[in-house]
Amino acid sequence: MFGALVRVHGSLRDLTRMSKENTSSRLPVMSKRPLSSTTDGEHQQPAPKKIRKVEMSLQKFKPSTIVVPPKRPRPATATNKLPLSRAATVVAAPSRSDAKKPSAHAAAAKGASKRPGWDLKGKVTDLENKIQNYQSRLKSFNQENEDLKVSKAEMQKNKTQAQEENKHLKQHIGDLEDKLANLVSVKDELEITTKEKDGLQKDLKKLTDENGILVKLRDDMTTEICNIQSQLSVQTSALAHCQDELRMCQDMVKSLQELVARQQDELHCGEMERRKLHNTIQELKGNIRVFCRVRPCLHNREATIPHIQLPANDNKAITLAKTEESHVGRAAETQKNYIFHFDRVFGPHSTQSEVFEEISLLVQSALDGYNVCCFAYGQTGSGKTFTMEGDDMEDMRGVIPRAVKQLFESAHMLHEQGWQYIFTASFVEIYNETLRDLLYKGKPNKRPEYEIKKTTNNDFTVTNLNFQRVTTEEEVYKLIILANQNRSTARTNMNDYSSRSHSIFRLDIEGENIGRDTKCKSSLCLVDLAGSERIQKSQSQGERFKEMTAINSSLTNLGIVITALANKESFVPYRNSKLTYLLQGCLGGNSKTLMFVNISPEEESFGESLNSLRFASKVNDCVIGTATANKK
Ligand SMILES: Nc1ncnc2c1ncn2[C@@H]1O[C@H](COP(=O)(O)OP(=O)(O)OP(=O)(O)O)[C@@H](O)[C@H]1O
Repeated sequence: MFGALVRVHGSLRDLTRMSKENTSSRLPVMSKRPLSSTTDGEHQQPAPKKIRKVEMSLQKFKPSTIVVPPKRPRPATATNKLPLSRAATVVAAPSRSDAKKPSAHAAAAKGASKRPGWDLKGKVTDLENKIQNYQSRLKSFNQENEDLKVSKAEMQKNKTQAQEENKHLKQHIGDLEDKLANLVSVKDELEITTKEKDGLQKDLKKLTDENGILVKLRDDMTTEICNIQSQLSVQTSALAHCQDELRMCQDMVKSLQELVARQQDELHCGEMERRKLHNTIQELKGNIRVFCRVRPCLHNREATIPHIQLPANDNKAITLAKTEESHVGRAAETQKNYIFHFDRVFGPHSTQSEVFEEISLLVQSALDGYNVCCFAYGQTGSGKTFTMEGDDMEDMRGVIPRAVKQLFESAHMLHEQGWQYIFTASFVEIYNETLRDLLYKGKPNKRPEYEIKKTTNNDFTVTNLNFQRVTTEEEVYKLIILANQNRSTARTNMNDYSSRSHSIFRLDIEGENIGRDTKCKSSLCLVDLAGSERIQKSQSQGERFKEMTAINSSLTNLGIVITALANKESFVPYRNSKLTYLLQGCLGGNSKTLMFVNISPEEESFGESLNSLRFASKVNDCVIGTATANKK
């Protein structure tokens, strides 16, 4: 439509130009003044409503920061710009609805139609007016279009700003949501913290209460500490005094220690000297000595023993006196005396302690490092076991318990001088030329075989034997009891509890003085020989006869060995019997030997007693090698 108008406008301009050229004088002069608003009043009426709508719709999206365009239309410029309201009116003009409405052109046309046909000039004027009107409207449209463009640009700008702001707002909202979430979590934490706080407050209360108690306790303690400190200061001064005294005592102890050390040296020298002298005395007494002991009459202790005479002033002689009938008559009865001399003779009233007193010097030698052997020889029932072991009663104790007691006591005393001793006991018997362990505790049928073996240091030992470490006398007594239970005894005509075997108690002694770097090693053998007996007298039969034969055989061999030693024979038949083989070291070697010859007081034992005394006398004449101490 606008194109048609332009075309019309073009044709009208041509027509005007033509009419100007031709009829300019007749045409009325057209005012160039723009149309007043009233001319288009009816077309412009709806426009403000639309503008308001647009403004309202714009305002809906209008950000707070956007500058609101002026509502009132701006005054038209020299270039004939229309206000926005007018522009809206112009924009609304081309709409279909508006087209149906009666327009200004139609009115002009109506006016023109009213002109008479000849009024061409008027018609041209009308047309020119129309054209001008259209032009002004076109200008107005253009202006309005421009304004709209500016407005659109502003709106676009506003929109962009709004979008930007929206974006910022969204971002802000996001931030706020994040903050809100944080706040929610903080709130949760706060709740937890609150609960914890409540718990802590309870704890705090509890602790506060406890603290109150502790504070009270502390106050009490502080008071006590004050008391103790005051006591301490007193004690400190006392301590200082004591320390002074202690220093003095230490000095004294030091000097005493030096004195003790000197005295210990002297004591050690004295001890070694004593051992040397003791040994010299023992050697002078003879390395094999014989003591004779006469048993009292068992059933009548007060009974006299006419055939055994013990000189009152000589405790080393014994006389066996026998009255023999003369072949020529009763008056010619003669008395035959058999006089024997030994190292010591003990009468029937001698006590166990008197007997031991003489042996104790030998026992001391064992502790000094010399081998010592003591054996009891005599007919059955003469008191050998009594002499060696004795009874349970204290004053009836024999050589073995007394020797052990002395050894332990002496070892204890020597401990103060730096000596340490180890005692090992063994108990063996020779029964029917068979070795048996008297300390065996196993089943009888499980007894091992025992054999005599020579050791590297020319000593003799028995294989498979029990060796018991002993430290007290009681331990040794228990071993003696065990040995007695195991020992072969039998009731014989001569003795209710006759020992049917030789028993050998051996105590190995090892001493060491670490400070002096001195060692000694020795053994103490205490032998209770089986009793010799005459076959006819004992009337032994069967097993007893066999035992007696073995006993007599081994004792005979003992006699042979002692005779060979006495005669200084080159060959000594030690191996003839287990007894001599086992006692080889004691009889002919490096040992101090003591033999008890026990005599029965009964007259009917005269022959046996004589034999025993003869045997003992032979031993007494025997000179065995000089014993040397086993020292390192
Ligand atoms: N000196 C003594 N004083 C008192 N009683 C003694 C004395 N000597 C021995 N007896 C007693 O004489 C008895 C026989 O002594 P014992 O058993 O010691 O002899 P034995 O020589 O060992 O005999 P066997 O060789 O047969 O074993 C025992 O009852 C013992 O108590």
